[in-house]
Amino acid sequence: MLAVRDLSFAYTRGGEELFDGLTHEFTPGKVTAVTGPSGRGKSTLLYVLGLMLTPSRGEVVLAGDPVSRASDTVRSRLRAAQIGFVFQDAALDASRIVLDSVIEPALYAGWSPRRARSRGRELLEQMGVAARADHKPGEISGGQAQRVAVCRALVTDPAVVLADEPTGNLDRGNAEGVLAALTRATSHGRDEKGSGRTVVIATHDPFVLEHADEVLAL
Ligand SMILES: Nc1ncnc2c1ncn2[C@@H]1O[C@H](COP(=O)(O)OP(=O)(O)OP(=O)(O)O)[C@@H](O)[C@H]1O
Repeated sequence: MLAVRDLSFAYTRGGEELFDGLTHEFTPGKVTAVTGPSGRGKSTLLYVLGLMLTPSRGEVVLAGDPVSRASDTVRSRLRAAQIGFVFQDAALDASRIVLDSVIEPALYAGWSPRRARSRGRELLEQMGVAARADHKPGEISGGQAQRVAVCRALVTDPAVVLADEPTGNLDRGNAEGVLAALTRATSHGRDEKGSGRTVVIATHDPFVLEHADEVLAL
């Protein structure tokens, strides 16, 4: 379970406060789209949920525990074990081949290279980009790069996936592919109580808003 309680965030002390004491529970097994006007803090909320930024007030609650103010080490560990992140514009490392970018979070989480590579290739296959596994990001299309970024976010089977404008700059066909992969991912680990993975997408894209299970408007 992922939730925020009484959340506010400011980039500078005394600076503009975002979120205004937001309390919200993100439903496991559902895609939640976070929307709102430019500058309202969609990307920032994802970074706070991803434990990369610390709120000025309130808390992020992950699996029942308040985690925003845990030590750097604990937050890094939680991120590696439980959170996958799709950065805006894919943000793949230009110097590495696609497969190496995809498996990096798994290696960081302590998987053996062999297991990580096998899982990475399986995901690239599912996303229709296996043929590009040994190419660098400069040699693949924008739509392929976004699919690769989704593979990277899913590689460790995290309980939570956060995606920042994952369909920005994509044509409809590629946007559909990326959204379908994120939607499919919600069913992962679903038990008899129907929980599943929590997926949160920051987006302006009307197509994503239309197809999300839930919408959180900032
Ligand atoms: N690193 C930073 N330092 C200071 N202020 C920042 C920083 N990053 C973002 N901001 C400010 O915080 C506010 C929220 O930015 P954010 O990128 O989260 O908004 P957004 O809703 O995702 O916007 P957009 O839809 O344009 O991507 C904006 O006013 C922005 O200028």
